[in-house]
Amino acid sequence: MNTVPRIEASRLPALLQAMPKAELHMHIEGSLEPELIFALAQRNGVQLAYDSVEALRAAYAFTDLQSFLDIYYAGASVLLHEQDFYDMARAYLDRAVADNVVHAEIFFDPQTHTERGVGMETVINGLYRACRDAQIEQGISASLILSFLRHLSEESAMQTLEAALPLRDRFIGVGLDSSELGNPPEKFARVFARCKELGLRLVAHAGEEGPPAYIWGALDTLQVERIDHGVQSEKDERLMQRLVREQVPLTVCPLSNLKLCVVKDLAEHNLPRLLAAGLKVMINSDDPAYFGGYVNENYTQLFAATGMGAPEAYQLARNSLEASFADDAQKAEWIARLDQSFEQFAQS
Ligand SMILES: Nc1ncnc2[nH]cnc12
Ligand SMILES: [Zn+2]
Repeated sequence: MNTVPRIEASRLPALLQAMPKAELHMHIEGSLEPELIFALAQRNGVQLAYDSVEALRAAYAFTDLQSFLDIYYAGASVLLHEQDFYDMARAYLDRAVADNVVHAEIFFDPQTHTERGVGMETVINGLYRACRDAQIEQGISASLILSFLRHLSEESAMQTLEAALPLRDRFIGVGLDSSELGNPPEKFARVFARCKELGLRLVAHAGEEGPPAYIWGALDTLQVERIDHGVQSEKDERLMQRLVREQVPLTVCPLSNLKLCVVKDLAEHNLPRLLAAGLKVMINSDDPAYFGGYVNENYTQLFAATGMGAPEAYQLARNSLEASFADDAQKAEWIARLDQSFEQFAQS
């Protein structure tokens, strides 16, 4: 699209909702709503530390990444059977369809479950079946990315990879998440090298709370193709120039940054500046059940707070589709649909 049509500010929320988009950074365990946590706890006879949905929700007052992760791992303890993983992923995919997400690349954290004695095949098969059924029944495309927990050892990551390899055709790549500070990318150099040899797609969380050096490390040592978060890149001008030159996608998560106190106020979020500087950024929900909204809520709240308009909306949606690991023909089809949605909006 050469010129994005002018669209009145009052119609922006409807445009943000209607435009087709990809979501490339969300953790499926972070989509567990308190209601589903309680329903699964009851179904599986798991005792929770909170006695009601309201009490659990009230505990979602985070001061930093670690304060969130402690509650997030506790919430995931209700997942025991293949059907639990299936139900969780179908619930997310339903919400994604409602937000006009045409393609989702979904992180899952196998170590959170295998450490509790849940089988790798239980996790992957439940999630995979949900993705396949959602594709058939709702037309959404969805793929899985296995994410290593960086607070655990590289040996544990390597064992996790080996345990997942019999199901290699059910996930497209690997990522790196959990506590960032003190766990630099270099800790996982060997396991990422092995994943690259295996032809897996590579991404890593970097520069969420951690310094620009972690983004350099993810690019140079781990050889990742996308950076998850990356909002700290602004502290390093030379890194910014590289990210622009190489068009490295940054999967930014505004409400996550707000709730984990990475930014004080959405109005101060640096995504508009990163976008204007030519970085390939887009908007994602990270852990929507914990941070106050799914992907469209992230778009709507950030646009309301920063005054971005239709041209930025188009670029962000387009970046999300282009930065996905889908094939080029599929991406071209989605981008044509995106163009059409803007044209229809301008005419109506
Ligand atoms: N925002 C985040 N950062 C690191 N690890 C995570 N796991 C789930 N959400 C995460
Ligand atoms: Zn994340």
